Amino acid sequence: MEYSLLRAHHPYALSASPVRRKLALFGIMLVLWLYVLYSCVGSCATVPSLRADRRRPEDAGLRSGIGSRLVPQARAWEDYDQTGVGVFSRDLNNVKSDDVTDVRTFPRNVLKGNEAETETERRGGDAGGERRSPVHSGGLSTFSNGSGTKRLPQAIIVGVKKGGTRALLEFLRVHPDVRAAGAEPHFFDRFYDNGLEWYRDLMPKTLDGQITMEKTPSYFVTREAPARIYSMSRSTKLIVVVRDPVTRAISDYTQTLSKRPDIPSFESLMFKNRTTGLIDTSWSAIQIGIYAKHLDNWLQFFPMRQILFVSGERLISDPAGELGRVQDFLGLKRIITDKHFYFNQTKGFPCLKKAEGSSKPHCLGKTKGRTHPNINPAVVQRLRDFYRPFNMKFYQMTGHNFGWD
Ligand SMILES: Nc1ncnc2c1ncn2[C@@H]1O[C@H](COP(=O)(O)OS(=O)(=O)O)[C@@H](OP(=O)(O)O)[C@H]1O
Repeated sequence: MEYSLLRAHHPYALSASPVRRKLALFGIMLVLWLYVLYSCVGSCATVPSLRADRRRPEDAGLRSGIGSRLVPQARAWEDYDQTGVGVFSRDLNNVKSDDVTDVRTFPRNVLKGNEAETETERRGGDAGGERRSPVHSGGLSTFSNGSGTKRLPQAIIVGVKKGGTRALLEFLRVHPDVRAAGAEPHFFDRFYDNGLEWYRDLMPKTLDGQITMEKTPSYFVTREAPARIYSMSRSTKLIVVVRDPVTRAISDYTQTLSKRPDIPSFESLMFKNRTTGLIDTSWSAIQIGIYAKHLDNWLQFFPMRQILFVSGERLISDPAGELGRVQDFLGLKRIITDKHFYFNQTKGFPCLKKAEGSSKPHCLGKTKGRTHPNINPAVVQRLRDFYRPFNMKFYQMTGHNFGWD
């Protein structure tokens, strides 16, 4: 016992002791641990800049520093309806589009048989379920594994609901330099708090030179969307498929009717007061079609040259022509031409001779191109009269007459 104590206190004896070895090991581990901690802080510091501000997403990057100087503040839209109403939307449809708008909220078996025309669905991939943030899957901001890299979209189809947005995206993805998220991400209207890394993770992988795209038609009428997209990238290209607002409203109503057959008639929803003919602009089916008002919101952030308006009508009558314009706008080689389309008599719409990644002809599903209910012509005329001044304003703003009047 005495001997061992003596050994322990002798410096040379100590150097050879297991205690000393353990101390040395502990020291090395401490240094390593501090190093790892230091590196992590360095990496993590880059994450907030890639993610949206979760506290006040609508303010992210816009109210301070350079952001506040660069970003113009949104102006209020001048009175645009007969009543001054229109700020709040009586949203029978919940402004949802027909596509699988939020696959994350549906179990996969519910999607089966539905028109789950998403890339991931067709390929049997997993578009649903709780998405893990790439930060937690160890990726931080790098996503380059396998073939390509997940990137934030450089171009977004922001609207309009029932305009023909699915047709445009399906046609565009035939282009070898376009890759698109299948389902509607709804990031800039519903899931903004999830952050940009979450959004990026929804995107397909792209190779250098390929364009990443998505479509969510409700962005066009979401007040915060322009500022949020601007804060992601001020060079984002925006595409809006517009359609005669009267037909669009009826199409919107038809969609709701197909899901809830017990809703009141179009006429009774459209009028605030049937006798005076006052139109209820708080009904989302009506409000979405006041394009000039929504566009004004986008123009507070993006110049007109960064927004392309696609005619929903021409997308049906001359898909190759419209696709030519879109390819030019996106800086793509004109690869999609009239050779890619045929008119399907049964469907009554143009279809693809070969869908992307397939050798088979492809038409859009049965929720696209529904038969609309008959609406009293006098009611339709009243709606036409209502939209006319807004259409004129829209033609003036875009420098293009869409021929709806
Ligand atoms: N090629 C082709 N095939 C089928 N349908 C076509 C096509 N091109 C445009 N359309 C029109 O697209 C309308 C649906 O628009 P969206 O895809 O934007 O709807 S949604 O907002 O995503 O629900 C849909 O509206 P409805 O006819 O009222 O159903 C179609 O008229």
